[in-house]
Amino acid sequence: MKIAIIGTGNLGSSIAKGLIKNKSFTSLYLSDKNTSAVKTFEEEPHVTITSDNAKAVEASDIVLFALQPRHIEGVLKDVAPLIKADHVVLSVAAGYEISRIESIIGSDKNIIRVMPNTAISIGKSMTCLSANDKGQGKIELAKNIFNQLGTTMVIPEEQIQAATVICASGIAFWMRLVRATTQGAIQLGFEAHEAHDLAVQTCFGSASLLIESGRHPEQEIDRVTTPSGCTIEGLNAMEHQGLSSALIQGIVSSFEKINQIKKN
Ligand SMILES: NC(=O)C1=CN([C@@H]2O[C@H](COP(=O)(O)OP(=O)(O)OC[C@H]3O[C@@H](n4cnc5c(N)ncnc54)[C@H](OP(=O)(O)O)[C@@H]3O)[C@@H](O)[C@H]2O)C=CC1
Ligand SMILES: O=C(O)[C@@H]1CCC=N1
Repeated sequence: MKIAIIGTGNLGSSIAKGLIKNKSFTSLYLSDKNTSAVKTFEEEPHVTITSDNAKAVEASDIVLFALQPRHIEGVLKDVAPLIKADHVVLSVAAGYEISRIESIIGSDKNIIRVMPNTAISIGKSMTCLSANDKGQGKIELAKNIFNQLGTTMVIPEEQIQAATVICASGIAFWMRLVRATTQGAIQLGFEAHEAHDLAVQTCFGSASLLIESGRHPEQEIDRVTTPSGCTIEGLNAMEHQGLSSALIQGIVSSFEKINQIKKN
């Protein structure tokens, strides 16, 4: 596969890391105005670092646009004449609908919205996918790429906005929970690095329990909360402070912010 990533910032460079780790390409072009984030990859076999988006598009079959929503339109317009019917165009831009991409490059092109997260750099992304009509024939190709970098779910485009919040922004939400646990551990007397290690491994164990057991979180909670014990005391104190409600409100606020991004 000949892949180009246009925009190698936070997410583009994370995807590049994941692809390079998996060696899942015959050619990988990494294009950015400022290529400093991917300089480390320039010695990698079959990887080309460039600031020439057109060159990256012409040399590739699969073009992934990892640009901010405010930048993607200009770049799409610049390279539109170079995008052929056989190209697979992938976009990760939050709030930037397929219809807007089609209005620039045409609805006769293979277009797939991809919503991964930064865990893609270590092959642990939850990636949601949604294609236009023409792109339906390439959804298995996209699944094959991103299933090597985590797990995938094909959803209607109407749900990509929610997936952005749960899966992409979700990394930051879970990191904040880990940080808060670390702060609590420090307050209870652990050194910062010890607190971090305790919080991270417990978080990893919790997620692994759910993935491997298939059980519901509350089933796992019931296995921890000894009657009149410390766990239920802590959980109820958190809920009295609005823990679950605060998380849900944050998720909804993040979703609503994308509506504003869409208008830009
Ligand atoms: N970060 C995340 O976890 C996720 C991000 N997304 C989406 O991915 C997209 C990128 O986000 P993120 O990686 O965080 O943003 P970044 O700003 O970190 O990366 C975007 C990159 O695009 C570069 N760029 C800007 N204009 C051009 C151009 N004309 N040609 C080539 N490169 C250009 C930027 O360079 P410069 O800095 O010089 O402007 C920057 O390096 C966004 O649309 C976001 O909504 C989706 C899921 C998760
Ligand atoms: O915060 C953002 O807007 C982007 C989309 C999801 C993660 N980062």
